[in-house]
Amino acid sequence: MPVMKQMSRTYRRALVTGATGGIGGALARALPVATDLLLTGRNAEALAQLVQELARPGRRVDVVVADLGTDPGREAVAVAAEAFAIDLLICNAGQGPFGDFLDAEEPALRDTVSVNVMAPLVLLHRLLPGMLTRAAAAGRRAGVIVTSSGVAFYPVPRLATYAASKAFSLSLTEALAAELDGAPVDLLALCPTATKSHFAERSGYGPSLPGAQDPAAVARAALQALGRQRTLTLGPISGSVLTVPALVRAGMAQAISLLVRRGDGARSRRR
Ligand SMILES: NC(=O)C1=CN([C@@H]2O[C@H](COP(=O)(O)OP(=O)(O)OC[C@H]3O[C@@H](n4cnc5c(N)ncnc54)[C@H](OP(=O)(O)O)[C@@H]3O)[C@@H](O)[C@H]2O)C=CC1
Ligand SMILES: N[C@@H](C=O)C(=O)O
Repeated sequence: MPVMKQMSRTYRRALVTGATGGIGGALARALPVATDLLLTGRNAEALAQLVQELARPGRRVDVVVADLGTDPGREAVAVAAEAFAIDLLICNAGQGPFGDFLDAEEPALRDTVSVNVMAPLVLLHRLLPGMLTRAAAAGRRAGVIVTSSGVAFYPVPRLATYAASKAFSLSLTEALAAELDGAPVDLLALCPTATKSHFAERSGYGPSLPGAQDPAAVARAALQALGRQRTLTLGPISGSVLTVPALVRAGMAQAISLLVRRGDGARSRRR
């Protein structure tokens, strides 16, 4: 795996959720050795293997075995990440059942929302304040990558709950990027389409997704895009088709943010 050379900046300590999966593992492997890692997932054995693979002299590689679908799991990861003093937050864990909505077991749908919606929401709300404070004090910039999906841009029958959850994470990340414009943080909504990982099998779709791309390429592109753009769409089709709506959405977020700030100013002058 070539070491990342084109990142727009280096980070000292990164939290990677979903590190035991295809894209999360690729992100952890693509980060420079200078970046300490806090890796999380439910699979303790896979986390231990990652520590073996990624530990280097002078590099901290810690793990948190936690279920991000539960409040205690999200709390454990947030507390560990704050103690680790992260400056790069990669909200990547995700899951979702493939199939007709009415045939799905309700707990599986609840898990999808808990992991894909509640976990990024809680981790961003809990960890960004400390990240911003530390970045400002150090004269550096923090970074956030939220792994959404190409399907965040359109509804997907038979992946209805999953795609809706990805629309949430895309919209939240785009809005936060505009809201935090001027703050010492860069945010990236990562929107790949089919990528080689365990996702297809776990979702019940099948052994793999048609035309699935290399997770290492997704990881390298994401780390290269962070700090240079706010949304990255990746994939044989989405790479071009979704680029335009992604730019339109980011522009709308920025324009709305400016209008709201101007409205705030007018309201405060009237008080
Ligand atoms: N593969 C694809 O085609 C695409 C994937 N994505 C997104 O990429 C991200 C990574 O998925 P990908 O690598 O493909 O899939 P994998 O199934 O390979 O990895 C999923 C990761 O999420 C973690 N995870 C799932 N549920 C939980 C949970 N309840 N608590 C803690 N961790 C959990 C898994 O950890 P563990 O098993 O250890 O619990 C694993 O590390 C996801 O957000 C997915 O939605 C987006 C577009 C395309
Ligand atoms: N995980 C994939 C399902 O199709 C995707 O998000 O594209």
